[in-house]
Amino acid sequence: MLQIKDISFSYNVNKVIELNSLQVNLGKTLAVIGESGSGKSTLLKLIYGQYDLPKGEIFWKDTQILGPAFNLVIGYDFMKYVAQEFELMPYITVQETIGQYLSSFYKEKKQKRIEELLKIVELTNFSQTKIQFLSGGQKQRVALAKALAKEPEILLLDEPFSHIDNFKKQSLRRSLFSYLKQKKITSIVATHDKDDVLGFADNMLVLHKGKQLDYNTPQDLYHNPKHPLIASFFGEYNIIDNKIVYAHQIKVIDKSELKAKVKNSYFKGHYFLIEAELDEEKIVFTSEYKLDNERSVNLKIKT
Ligand SMILES: Nc1ncnc2c1ncn2[C@@H]1O[C@H](COP(=O)(O)OP(=O)(O)OP(=O)(O)O)[C@@H](O)[C@H]1O
Repeated sequence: MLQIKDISFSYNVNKVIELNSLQVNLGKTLAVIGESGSGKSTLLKLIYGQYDLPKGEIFWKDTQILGPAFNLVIGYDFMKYVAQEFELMPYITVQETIGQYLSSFYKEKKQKRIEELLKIVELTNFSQTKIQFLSGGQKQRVALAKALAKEPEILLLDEPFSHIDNFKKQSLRRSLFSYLKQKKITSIVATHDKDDVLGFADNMLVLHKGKQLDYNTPQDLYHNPKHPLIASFFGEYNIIDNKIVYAHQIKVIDKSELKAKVKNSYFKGHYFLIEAELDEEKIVFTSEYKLDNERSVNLKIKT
């Protein structure tokens, strides 16, 4: 398992990461969420061994992860890291890139492995294309396949689908995470996107200014968000009587004491997001139908 014990780290004067303890068991997926600048990437880099830790320890199984002061080459064979800015050589093909670190001794085995990886990232038709001719999203998929090539024990992913269009994202997510589960590869995913978490992550670490704001399963954090930051990750929400209420937890009914005036309706696909005024405060809720502006509605909160 991955174990983080009492670490703290800063680039200059300000502390960027301060975590007491964190554990990720074998084969599990941990999602790290938090606002921009909360320290998600820095945490991944510390786990990778990119920086020396002034305080605390990180272990993968029995191996202590050490930084550049102790290692001439950053990183360990059992761990791969796909950064936000992935660097690929432009003049070689997708196939050559993915196979870069695979042994050429057993040619057939190598080819089979490359084909398997191309299938996972849905790039089979691009195997002979040079990297320079790929889109940003396609390059990101090549970087993922390259990181998986030698089957790491632990995979660190920083916004792994950020360059990939929605059309591809859904199926790619499913095929990547089911591959990781099947191979029992432990993964840590830094993300802004709830769809990277729901249905895939076993646990979630919420970072705020480098510290743990919460840690739990996605289900628990979704149903009991203790902080607006957590609710905002999952969707539109209101604070009513000091409680967090998601937009979908408010419904229009025939009669109630809770009366609001509709200000705007936004088409969201299978529902409308309605902006309204309740006691001179703005609230948001969902409705199956578009509601006319200035219409008065009776609301019920279903928590
Ligand atoms: N190389 C660096 N030198 C100095 N400060 C840095 C460096 N990298 C990051 N920081 C600072 O550390 C803090 C955490 O940055 P980090 O990139 O870890 O956040 P993040 O949560 O991953 O953000 P994002 O979601 O925008 O990627 C930020 O205040 C950032 O400005």
